[in-house]
Amino acid sequence: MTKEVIKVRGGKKLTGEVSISGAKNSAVALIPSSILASSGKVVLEGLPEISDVKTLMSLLNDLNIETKLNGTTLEVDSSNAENVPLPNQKVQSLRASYYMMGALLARFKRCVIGLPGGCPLGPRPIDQHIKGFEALGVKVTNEHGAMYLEAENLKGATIFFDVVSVGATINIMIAACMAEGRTILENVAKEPEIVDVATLLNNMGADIRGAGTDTIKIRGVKELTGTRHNIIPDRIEAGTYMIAGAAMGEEFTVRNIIPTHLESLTAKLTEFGVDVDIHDDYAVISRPKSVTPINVKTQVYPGFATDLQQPITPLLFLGDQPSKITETIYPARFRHIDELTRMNGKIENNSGSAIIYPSTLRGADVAASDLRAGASLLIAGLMAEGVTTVHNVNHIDRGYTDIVEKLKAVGADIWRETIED
Ligand SMILES: CC(=O)N[C@H]1[C@@H](OP(=O)(O)OP(=O)(O)OC[C@H]2O[C@@H](n3ccc(=O)[nH]c3=O)[C@H](O)[C@@H]2O)O[C@H](CO)[C@@H](O)[C@@H]1O
Ligand SMILES: C=C(OP(=O)(O)O)C(=O)O
Repeated sequence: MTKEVIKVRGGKKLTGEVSISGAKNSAVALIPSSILASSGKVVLEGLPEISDVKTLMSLLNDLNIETKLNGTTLEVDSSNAENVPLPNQKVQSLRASYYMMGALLARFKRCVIGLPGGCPLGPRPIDQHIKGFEALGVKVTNEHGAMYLEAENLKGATIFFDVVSVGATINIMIAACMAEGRTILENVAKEPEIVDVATLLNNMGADIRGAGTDTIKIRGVKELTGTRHNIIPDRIEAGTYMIAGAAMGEEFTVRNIIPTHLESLTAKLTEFGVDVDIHDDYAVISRPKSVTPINVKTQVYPGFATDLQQPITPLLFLGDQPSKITETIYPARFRHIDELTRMNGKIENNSGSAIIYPSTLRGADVAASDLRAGASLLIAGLMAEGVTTVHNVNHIDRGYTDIVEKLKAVGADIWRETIED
């Protein structure tokens, strides 16, 4: 058996420009949303080239939905969609398969689907999704691992979420588009991807107001149709490259960003001593001459994104004082720490927080436990003396378009290799 690894020889400066692709966490909700168009094509432009997009296309094909991908543009024709139970293996290979529930409920008022997978970050319940569906009149049962969701009719309701959840907000917003009457969602998440999905759905004919605030109001409509939509840039991919630039950059430019989506990261990088020059849709970053230790605490948007917590960890080895990370969204999201320790990183893991001590990283064989752990190890590899070999690259390919090619183009010594397993 063979497998692919990514190898990186550290110590090279990053210079030149990298361009950010479309947002993974938008794409994975926009694609299921296209199921709601009973006529006309939904054309999604600027999609990231990642395996999560391919898996969702394949799930759509299982529902007799036609998909045509041309570069980064996807055409979806859902006019002949058929509601069949979805195969478990595909559903479990990503988190966002949970959006098939909201989309199929809106279109067919029923669906049969397994529980979603995604990055192992500790417990990732979907109780708030189920609470929302039940409030809309859906009967939810779990039989031998398959979720059965069915309703006579979806009826608008007022739902106050117990937890601020990106997935539950989007899922119930999708389902409520075609519910009878008015739905009010309170205590919702405000991430930019939620606004992007609401924009697509509104352009398809939905009536959604308030996305991006903590209350969303939806008036149900009878029908949604095709439209064209240009996806927002990926703020987590952008943040990953900005952190790589903070570690190893010299006038390193990150293009195609929306700077307001990155304010909490920019503020932390600046506080750490990094030279970040923000322009309309790009940022120029150089490695700091001296650093001040920082405290990073993950929070819901617009706070510091949990998805950037793992990537920023290796940066904090720079300097001569320890920094601290507190993870409030997924307190167990620290599986990158053991691997960074293999690279000579000194970190104390105190359930829910980590102290990162000044360290000189050295190349080692390490394994990505999840997507952003993979990004974290690649950044560590860029900083380290010698060669780092990152295993389990399938996690990285779920969420980063051409990461090896993009880094190589800005000066990194990085390559993929097929090795014996
Ligand atoms: C595909 C996608 O968009 N994934 C993102 C999404 O994941 P995901 O949608 O799974 O994350 P949520 O925002 O739902 O989770 C936030 C918190 O709420 C909890 N929770 C969530 C739902 C629920 O029904 N019950 C519950 O208790 C979770 O365990 C977690 O502690 O938002 C996360 C938080 O920004 C990001 O890390 C992921 O990259
Ligand atoms: C946790 C993530 O993804 P997912 O929710 O798709 O597992 C992520 O993008 O960092």
